[in-house]
Amino acid sequence: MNGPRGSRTRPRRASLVNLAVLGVVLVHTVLMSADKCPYPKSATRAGEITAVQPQVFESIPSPAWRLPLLGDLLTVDSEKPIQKEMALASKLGPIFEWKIVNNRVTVVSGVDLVAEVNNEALWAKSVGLPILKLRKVAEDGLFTAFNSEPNWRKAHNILSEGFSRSALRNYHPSMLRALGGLTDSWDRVADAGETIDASSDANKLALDVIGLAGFGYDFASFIGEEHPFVGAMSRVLAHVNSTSNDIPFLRKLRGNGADLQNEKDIALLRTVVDNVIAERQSKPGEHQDDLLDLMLHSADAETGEKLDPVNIRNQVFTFLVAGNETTAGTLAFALYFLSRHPDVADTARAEVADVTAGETPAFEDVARMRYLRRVVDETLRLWPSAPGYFRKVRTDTTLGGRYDMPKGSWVFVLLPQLHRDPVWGEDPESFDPDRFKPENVKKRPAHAYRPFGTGPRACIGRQFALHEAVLALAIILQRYNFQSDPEYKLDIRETLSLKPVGFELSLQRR
Ligand code: HEM
Repeated sequence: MNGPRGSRTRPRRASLVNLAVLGVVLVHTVLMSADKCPYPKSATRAGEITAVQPQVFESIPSPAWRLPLLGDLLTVDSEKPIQKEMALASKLGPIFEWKIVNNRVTVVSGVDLVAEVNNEALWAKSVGLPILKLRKVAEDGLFTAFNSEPNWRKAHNILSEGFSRSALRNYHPSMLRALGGLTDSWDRVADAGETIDASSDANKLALDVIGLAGFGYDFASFIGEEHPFVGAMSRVLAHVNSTSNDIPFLRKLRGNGADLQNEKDIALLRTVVDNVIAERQSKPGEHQDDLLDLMLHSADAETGEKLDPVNIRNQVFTFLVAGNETTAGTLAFALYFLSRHPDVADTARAEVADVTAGETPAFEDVARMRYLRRVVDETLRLWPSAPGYFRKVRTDTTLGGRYDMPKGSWVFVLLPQLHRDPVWGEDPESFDPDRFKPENVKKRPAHAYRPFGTGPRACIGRQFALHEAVLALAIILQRYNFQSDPEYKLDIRETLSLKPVGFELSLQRR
């Protein structure tokens, strides 16, 4: 009996083995070309801490079914890597490791470990692979710059002024103007009894806000066709995301159509950015208190130097992307939670009425809407639209008292999971803005909540984003009742940032 069964199965096994070997050889061949490695590596340049592969991680938990040579390759989800990592962290705990062929990715999400890697004396920002890929477009812009690049400090010094409270006050009218575009459009939708796509409209609004407030440029996203910048940017980010997480030889098999489209998209983005700068330069006598004026005319107090033209282009692109995607995702998630929690929406609406007495919110009103701000904070807890950041160790150390981290080792901080750490209580999935009442915040460790990153490389646009989000929600709550389809199940798209997809709202004017 054994004979015939054995003779039937042996050839099939042999061909499976051959296939596996072929796969391994292919993967190795493609991975050996350094810039095509699909898994985050920290970049290296002169003066930067040299990135190394951690030596021995035997004690760090890892996914089941690790294969020889390929490691955890089959566990990767290139479409939804963050949600996959959340599922793994739920199973494996506050630290786990992926091993993809020869590359290891250490994912950290427990509050104590995150507090350690946020310690600037020992750790620093790392330019992980997705950020490295974005450098193709943004080069040494603030977000993608290496810590050691002189242009980072120069631009940081010059542009910090653009995010002071007085600068924010100047942006308030531009934010209101952009919101006027949204309400004109939503009025028409409400009158027609139609629905809006929350993520798409949040993106339009955020682009108009950063365009007008930062650069005096009107993308007029709610009028006529979508500005081509939006589609191109979204595809470029999706390309960064997918090429950072998929498997190069499979990508090769799919052909280079996506790469060609990516090149076209990058060219379009550059043209738009150049137009934004050219439009301002065509009016030399005209000064505006915005980011572009700082970029064009201010000098760094430390060095006396101004930004060079190439760096200005990189910064404009950086701000159009960083100032758009993340805030838009946050707004769309907040609308989702408000539509699912009518009691929260009612409380927020009552606060807006109380603070504004039915008028358009003034600049000072925004800081007074404490409950609405807590709605935004809680939204950013559950679905931080920038879902993580990379950290690299400055010197040999031991993480959590257990795991060897030789100098240059790096980790990824997985924010949505940090924001579900046991310190958040028994039901971290529930949406509860009261978690952010001052007395509750005081009870939690500071590093339990980091939606804007950490240290000197944390988000420079934090106050801008929070002001914009609270103002937009206040105006929306003042003007509309809105509902989502009870059948809708939250579906989150990952393109470096997170946003809900297919999420529609019906509106009634109040
Ligand atoms: C809710 C909205 C936002 C979220 C969740 C967010 C989140 C973040 C995070 C986590 C980082 C750190 C990344 C790292 O360590 O690698 C960051 C950096 C940055 N963000 Fe934001 N951001 C938001 C809105 C904005 C806005 C509105 C702007 C500009 C107007 C902006 C500009 C930047 C820039 C330029 C950096 C790089 C800073 C540096 O390295 O010096 N962000 N952001």
